[in-house]
Amino acid sequence: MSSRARDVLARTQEADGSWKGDYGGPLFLSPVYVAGLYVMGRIPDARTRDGMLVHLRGHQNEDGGWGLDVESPSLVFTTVLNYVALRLMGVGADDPGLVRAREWFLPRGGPLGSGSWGKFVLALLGLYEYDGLDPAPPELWLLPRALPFHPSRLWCHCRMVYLPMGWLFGRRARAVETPLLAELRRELYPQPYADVDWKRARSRVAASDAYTPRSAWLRAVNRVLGFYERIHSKRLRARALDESLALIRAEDEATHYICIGPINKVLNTVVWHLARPDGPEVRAHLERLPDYLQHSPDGIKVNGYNSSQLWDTAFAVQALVASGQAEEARDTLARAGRFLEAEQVLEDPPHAARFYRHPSRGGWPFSTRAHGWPISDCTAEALKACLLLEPLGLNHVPRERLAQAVEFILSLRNRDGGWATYERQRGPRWLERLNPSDVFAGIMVDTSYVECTSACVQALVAWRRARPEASVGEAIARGVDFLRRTQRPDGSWEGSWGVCFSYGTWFAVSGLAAAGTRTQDPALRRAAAFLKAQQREDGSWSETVRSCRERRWVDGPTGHAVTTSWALLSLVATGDADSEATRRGVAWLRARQGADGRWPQEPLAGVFNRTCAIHYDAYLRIFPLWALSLAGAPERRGLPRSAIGNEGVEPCWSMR
Ligand SMILES: CC(C)=CCC[C@@H](C)[C@H]1CC[C@@]2(C)[C@@H]3CC[C@H]4C(C)(C)[C@@H](O)CC[C@@]45C[C@@]35CC[C@]12C
Repeated sequence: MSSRARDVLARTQEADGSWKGDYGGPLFLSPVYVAGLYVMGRIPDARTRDGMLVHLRGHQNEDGGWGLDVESPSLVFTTVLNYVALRLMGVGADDPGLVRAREWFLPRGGPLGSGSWGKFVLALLGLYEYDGLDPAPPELWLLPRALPFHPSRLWCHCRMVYLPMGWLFGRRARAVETPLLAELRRELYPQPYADVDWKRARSRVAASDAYTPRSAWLRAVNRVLGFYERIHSKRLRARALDESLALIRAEDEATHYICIGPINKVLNTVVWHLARPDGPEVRAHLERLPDYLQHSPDGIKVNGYNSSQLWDTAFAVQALVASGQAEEARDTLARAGRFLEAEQVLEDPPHAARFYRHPSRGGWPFSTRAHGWPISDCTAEALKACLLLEPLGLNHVPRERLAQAVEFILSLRNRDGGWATYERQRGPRWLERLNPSDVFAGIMVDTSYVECTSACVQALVAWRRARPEASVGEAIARGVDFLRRTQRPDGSWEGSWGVCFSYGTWFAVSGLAAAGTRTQDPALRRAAAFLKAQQREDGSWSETVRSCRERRWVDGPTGHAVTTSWALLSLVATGDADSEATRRGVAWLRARQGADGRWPQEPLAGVFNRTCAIHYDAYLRIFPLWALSLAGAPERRGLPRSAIGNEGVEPCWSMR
């Protein structure tokens, strides 16, 4: 069983030692890409266009709209943007799919009902007026850095999207008019374009798009900014645009023009197209645009990142080592070890403090070194993987660089004892009330997450085991404390980057167990009871992205191999490996495996900002193997879990 799963994993490894696959799912990325190209007077090449058409047509919902992701109900934001993208790629307005789309979005106000990012992209295309946008003045970057709402305090993904948006807003950037754009202005709105009340349009959002309601605070801020916009000084605006451009340049250079994500990648490219048409920056950007394109059986799409390679590779190593077949997988592990070595970030971003960057030396990113933005938990999982490879003689990362990774992790500790994603928490939690996105939650502040905290705790425990002289005890203890504090009364933990309570709980109990928490500990007992209560009749577990949106466990219609694996790995960590629940879960997982060693495709297991699902291509090859290795093979677990003592003692389920 697990040897077939191991072979599948080995066979799907890339030549560079990584696992690389589809990181699609969101349906707002491709249309932003197409729109950005159009603003620059370009369209995708014929092959990309055809692939994108397949993808977008294939994911139109029954009702005629498009969801935030390939599984979500329709939103105006994504429906209007995908409609426009199809039109810009040559599909006629009389196309039956587009007729159905109009029937869906026109009664909802067309662009007027869209979440704010959709309105912004349409404004760039000249399909919406800037007067209908809430202001995003670039002058905010000139405010004193110490202010709690200075943009540098925003979560890096959010600030990197609003940075070029501010520049484009400040310039009222708009595509050159074409006959097609004039047609679109007639198609998109239920009323004549000239009759739209743009001031009123600012605050209008269709119910489908209003996940995060606009708070009274946000409305007040928008009024103040609106007033400023009317009286702003041209000189100050010019300074603010210069400052924004300097920050954009710093982001581009630090990421080798990949950028932190696909949205700021496109927006930064458009900025340079307007700031220095045909300049070297535009060329450098265009060269790296394909990094985001994914060719998959369901067409061509824009990935959510420039890949999830590092993350998947770190997990694949851990699963293979846990399988007890490290010798059989030696070549695979050796290649993976070399990939981990090659992708560690070895330098800080140039002038890090000037450009509001946290030092990055020693960290690992989610994708590749060139991306340049290391993350706490990616560093932790990569470090864990390297330390597992060490006794096998397959770790290629020198000692001092492993120590730098630990330094990087320690440098990211938050005051609450936990870890956030890319940076220490910079802004107060109340900034979240100013979230203007409508469709996402939790985008404003990088706060501590259970996943990041657990991964860092586990890595520090592994580090101390390998280097007993390391002084990381306090960080571990405070991390454990954070994990304990964030357990919900029902015994679960809410995940933020995977679906959802099964994911969060797996991380939390793994962190607690790694730190030596006894199996009788009430936190672990409550977690086990929670998971057992969610198990289905057939022995599986199933959880859908609605769990994240509704913040309560929501089952899917059938069991999921990935959810079941997280639940089983959790039960091993809580000391329930020999329970009836584990036995039934293992039986279900085994029965579900195909003759080819794979598990059938299932709903998306990744998520971000509580609303948008995202596909982790390798999870179905990694987690069932890992879970069967630990939960399905008692001899792999070593000592009975109850024999484990307190913090710092090697937990029985960690494999050498
Ligand atoms: C700015 C917005 C709202 C949209 C753009 C999408 C990005 C925010 C997200 C797309 C990929 C994410 C989810 C990215 C992926 C890896 C995770 C993680 C698994 C390492 C996690 O543990 C920590 C957070 C992640 C970095 C992620 C953040 C959000 C995305 C970039």
